[in-house]
Amino acid sequence: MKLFTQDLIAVAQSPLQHWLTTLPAQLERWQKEQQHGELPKWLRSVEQLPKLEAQQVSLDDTVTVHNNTVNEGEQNRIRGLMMQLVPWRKGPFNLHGVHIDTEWRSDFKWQRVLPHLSNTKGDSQPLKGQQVLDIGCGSGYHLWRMLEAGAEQVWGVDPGQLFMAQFMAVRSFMPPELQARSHLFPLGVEDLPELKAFDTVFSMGVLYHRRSPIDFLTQLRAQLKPGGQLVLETLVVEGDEHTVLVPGETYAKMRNVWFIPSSKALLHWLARCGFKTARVVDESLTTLEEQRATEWMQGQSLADFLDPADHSRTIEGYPAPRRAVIIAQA
Ligand SMILES: Nc1ncnc2c1ncn2[C@@H]1O[C@H](C[S@+](CC[C@H]([NH3+])C(=O)[O-])CC(=O)[O-])[C@@H](O)[C@H]1O
Repeated sequence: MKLFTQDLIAVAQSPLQHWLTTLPAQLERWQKEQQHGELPKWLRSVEQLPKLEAQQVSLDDTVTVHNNTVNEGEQNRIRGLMMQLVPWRKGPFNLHGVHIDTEWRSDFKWQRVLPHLSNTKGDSQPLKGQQVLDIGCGSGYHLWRMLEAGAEQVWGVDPGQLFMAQFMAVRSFMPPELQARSHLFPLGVEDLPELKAFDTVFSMGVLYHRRSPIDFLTQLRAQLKPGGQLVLETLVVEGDEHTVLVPGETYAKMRNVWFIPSSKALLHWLARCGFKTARVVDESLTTLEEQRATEWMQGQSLADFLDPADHSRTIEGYPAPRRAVIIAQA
């Protein structure tokens, strides 16, 4: 439990205190029964990272921490230990001069989302003072961007334990004030009780992994305060409100893809789940600049998932990945 002690104290001091009725027991069970065999190794890499004061911090497109006295030996050590945590999918980060060029330029997604947050268009801090939840947060890249956008506390949940180790590695470089405001628990959306406590809930890139999208949307709504804001990002296809693609065994070589609705169908589902004023704020095709193999993710990436002769199709012949951002009120 030591792993989460500070985070649980933060829960106790936040408007999310009622989470403590389930969370500590869940984390304890997780630690006894569900730990990944490699997790101790990953966490050892995190512990061995040099402790350098964060003199400059920028939670901008490349999330950056810097200390003017860092030397080459320390940089090599950071690079080597961060390489123990590959594949790095969501970023980019620059940690004391070590640039982690992740598979995804997650900043592209944030640029599609940020201008549309809350009703205060043009406000550089649209999440000011908010309690923000990011369901399926991966390495936590967007959690840092949410802090930049003014969030008081950011809470990520993601069952991926390598991603949790990556988050802990990045957080270890942050100044204490930011460490105390950023949290990630190794849970799935299905592990969350109905907290009804967050001002904004993000869930980006998760809906198509869920077998039951209506249950998923209901679970998202149950996390929001009345009137709270949902930011949903997911794969979509072109079509009317009755269009939904349920692919065969794989979609773009991913095995766990279930429902890819049209944006119109998704708006309909959201209305059926009790969301108000749902609107599509962006719809774009994923480009080869946004998702590609790098030194930090040397496996296959989007270029390998598309039909080599026709990039408007996946290798299976489905429409190529197109993603929508939808904002709705609980
Ligand atoms: N049951 C679950 N509950 C919560 N998360 C889950 C679950 N199952 C899988 N995940 C997590 O959802 C994330 C999806 S990735 C989007 C990352 C980021 N949001 C992004 O928008 O860049 C997109 C993709 O891999 O296709 C992964 O980190 C999973 O571990």
